[in-house]
Amino acid sequence: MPEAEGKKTGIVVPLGDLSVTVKNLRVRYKVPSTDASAYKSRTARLVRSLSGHKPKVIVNALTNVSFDVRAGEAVGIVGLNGSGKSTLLRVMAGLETPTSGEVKASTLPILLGVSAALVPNLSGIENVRLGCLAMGLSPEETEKAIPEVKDFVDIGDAFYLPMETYSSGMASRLRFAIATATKPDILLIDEALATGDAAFKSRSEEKMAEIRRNAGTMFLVSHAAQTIEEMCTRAIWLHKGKMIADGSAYDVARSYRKWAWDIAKGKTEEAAKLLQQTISDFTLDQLD
Ligand SMILES: Nc1ncnc2c1ncn2[C@@H]1O[C@H](COP(=O)(O)OP(=O)(O)OP(=O)(O)O)[C@@H](O)[C@H]1O
Repeated sequence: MPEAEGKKTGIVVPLGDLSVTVKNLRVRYKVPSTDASAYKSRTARLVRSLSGHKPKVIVNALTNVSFDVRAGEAVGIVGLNGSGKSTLLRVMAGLETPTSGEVKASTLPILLGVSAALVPNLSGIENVRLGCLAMGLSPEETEKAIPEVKDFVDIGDAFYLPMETYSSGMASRLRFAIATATKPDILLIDEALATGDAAFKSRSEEKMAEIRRNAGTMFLVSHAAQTIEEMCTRAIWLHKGKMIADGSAYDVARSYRKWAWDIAKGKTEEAAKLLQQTISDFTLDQLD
């Protein structure tokens, strides 16, 4: 698997009233490509076709991303597929090393993602135990947390069955319950609510509100602009790895939804205008 280039940053430091600060973050990957035109010369292309060697190309996943977040903020992150949203969360959780720039957080951010590592042949309750221990709870705290997690997951006897028998919605309930069992101060959520049903969605929204009431900070990646509008106070729009908007969740989500809608409907000129306007408003804000 291709690796991001760069050095590991120390993440947890005292930050006063900030809970996360991200400065000039850059992540780029070197990946093998099967696109022959990635080789500049004809000779190189010929050698490649004879040797089967693949050229490496650079993918800029994040470029110069900077922002500060205060305790109690709920920050939505929007952007098309491949715009850098998951990369940003992984770097903030300390799971990936940036090429340059830094992330600092007042406590270790906990990442809740659709692909969070659960062990398929262990039961729900065993995964909860493992997850809680991995996130730093003591064995006693873990046992104490289990009844609340079981109630929250609300999947009946399936809690004692192997995870590999779970539907994607059931697995997503379990992941959410594990990540919130430790009552993290900083919770990063990557599209994890997408597979839950309406009843679970409303319970998880209540749980996130509780985290924020306790001055916790939340980041939520979602393609649904409405979810961002309903659940966040602020939103960041990433486009091709660059930040192009940072403002109230209402304003950013509305612009993003309109732009995505224009693109889907083939209104390319209107979409380009809106994008240009968004970028120039953001650039002016940065200069203030
Ligand atoms: N491990 C990796 N190796 C190489 N390239 C990667 C890797 N992870 C991500 N990328 C590339 O970085 C860019 C950003 O990817 P990322 O997953 O952060 O986007 P995203 O906005 O979360 O997308 P989606 O909405 O589809 O989940 C993409 O071009 C992707 O191909």
